Amino acid sequence: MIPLLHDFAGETVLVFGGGPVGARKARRFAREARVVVVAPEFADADFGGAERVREAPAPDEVGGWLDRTDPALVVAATDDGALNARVESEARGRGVLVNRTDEHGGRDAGSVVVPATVRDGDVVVSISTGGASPALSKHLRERIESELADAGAMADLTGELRDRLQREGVAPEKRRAAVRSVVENDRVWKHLGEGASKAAQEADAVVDGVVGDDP
Ligand SMILES: C[C@@]1(CC(=O)O)c2cc3[nH]c(cc4nc(cc5[nH]c(cc(n2)[C@H]1CCC(=O)O)[C@@](C)(CC(=O)O)[C@@H]5CCC(=O)O)C(CC(=O)O)=C4CCC(=O)O)c(CCC(=O)O)c3CC(=O)O
Ligand SMILES: NC(=O)C1=CN([C@@H]2O[C@H](COP(=O)(O)OP(=O)(O)OC[C@H]3O[C@@H](n4cnc5c(N)ncnc54)[C@H](O)[C@@H]3O)[C@@H](O)[C@H]2O)C=CC1
Repeated sequence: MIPLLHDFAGETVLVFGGGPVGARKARRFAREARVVVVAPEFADADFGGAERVREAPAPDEVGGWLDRTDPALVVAATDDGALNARVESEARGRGVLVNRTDEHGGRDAGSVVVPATVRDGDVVVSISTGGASPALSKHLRERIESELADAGAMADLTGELRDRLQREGVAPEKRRAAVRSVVENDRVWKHLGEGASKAAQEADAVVDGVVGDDP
């Protein structure tokens, strides 16, 4: 499996199952997508503002749910293996992405795995163990969380910097060297934690040292 980032803005994600797992997946996708969760009962959990529909579809009703909601991704998170299998086959028949939460191997085209994810602003790191050990993914996620502190602010700062250097017509080689010097600079990182403007000043000094007056 190869990790890719998928933009779910404007898309629908359909979740079957309202237990802790359905709730976790609903929260994950609700930050971008419209999420609909179908289940006969819902755990006392945060569903991220997802729409909840209290029903227990039989296997032959699953296709109708896909047709009515037209999802980009379906999550099979019930405790009924036969229902989850039907969710998978109906999704596959329609070319819709599917996440089976009750399996970890034997994947086919269109199968997606939800990785453990750390975010800081626009920076995102995701961890998967190829389905072998979700507990390890979670543990590693907790370990690297602190590593990402201020990475979002660094992405903002250097994003603006590379736009400015491009506008000013600085040669590509020098742009590359300047941006690399900023992301590797400990003083810039230190100031990011204290406020964006001091960090930007420090970054400007680093850039001047690399680019000089000569474009
Ligand atoms: C294949 C996958 C499919 C998918 O869901 O996409 C899958 C499948 C299964 N998980 C199971 C169990 C657990 N899952 C977790 C936790 C997480 N599981 C997540 C993803 C994935 N889980 C995908 C693979 C990811 C990878 O490649 O590593 C995370 C990372 C993302 C998320 O869900 O948000 C999230 C951590 C989020 C975070 O904290 O950052 C814990 C830990 C806990 O609960 O404390 C346990 C108990 C401990 C254990 O068993 O390891 C079982 C057995 C069920 C049973 O025995 O009945 C199956 C089914 C099977 O393995 O057959
Ligand atoms: N991928 C993952 O991260 C993990 C996956 N699992 C797997 O995910 C499954 C769900 O886990 P939990 O949420 O803890 O289980 P749970 O038993 O708490 O919840 C199951 C949910 O499915 C609903 N349901 C049952 N029949 C349904 C139907 N016909 N249509 C719609 N909803 C229906 C139930 O009402 C309930 O809301 C487990 O069976 C297990 O195999 C378990 C732990 C982690």
